[in-house]
Amino acid sequence: MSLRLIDLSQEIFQGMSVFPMHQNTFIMTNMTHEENMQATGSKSLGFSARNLLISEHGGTHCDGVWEYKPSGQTIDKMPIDYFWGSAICIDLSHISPTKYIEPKDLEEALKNSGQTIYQGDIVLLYTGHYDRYFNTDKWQTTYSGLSYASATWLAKQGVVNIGVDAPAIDHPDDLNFSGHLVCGEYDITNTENLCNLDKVVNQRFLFFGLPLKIRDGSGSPIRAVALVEK
Ligand SMILES: N[C@@H](CC(=O)c1ccccc1NC=O)C(=O)O
Repeated sequence: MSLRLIDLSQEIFQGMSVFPMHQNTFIMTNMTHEENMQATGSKSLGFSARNLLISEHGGTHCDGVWEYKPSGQTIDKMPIDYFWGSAICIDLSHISPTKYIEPKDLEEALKNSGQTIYQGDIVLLYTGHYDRYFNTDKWQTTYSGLSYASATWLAKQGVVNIGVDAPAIDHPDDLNFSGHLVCGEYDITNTENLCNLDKVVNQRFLFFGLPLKIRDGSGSPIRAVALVEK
């Protein structure tokens, strides 16, 4: 079997767009090659590395339930199987950012995909937001999101990780943060700031978006990929 990786991750760099109220990303040089050679006295080789100051929710990342529910599990304690496994991506790109994603939209998108949701699946929502608004002033403000009913619909199908190509699974107007609220009710995870979902839409594939093993972490940046048959 011939396999191919599709990168679903955004780049990490100083100046990257970050969800409101989270830490902005700063990247500092710890030591240059020259400084290190001077420090060790080596005439042949020195190492250079940088220091990252980044939010646990910077760029493409997954959330531990503890982030928004103090009794929930932190990212290091959540089942690792929630972060990789069999996944599908469904097409919701026709839904206006002024609207919520509703259960009927999920049902229709699932039917159109020709796929089925199984217990333990990861479901990625292709909203088209990354393609339309990444690198614009609408990126952090103008996207669709799950209603309480549609998030519950996914959780009830046994979905363990809801991914999206937008800054959040919630609608930006939704002060109940319904997507997260439901993830907290079912103790499941969510993955935000994905990209390239157009390349996997309507397919079943293996998804990997493993968090760093951050002790007591509220979440973690990930390298999200889809493993597909060529
Ligand atoms: N996407 C956000 C989480 C988020 O949007 C959120 C989660 C729970 C309760 C409120 C939230 N948003 C706050 O503006 C994050 O990655 O931290």
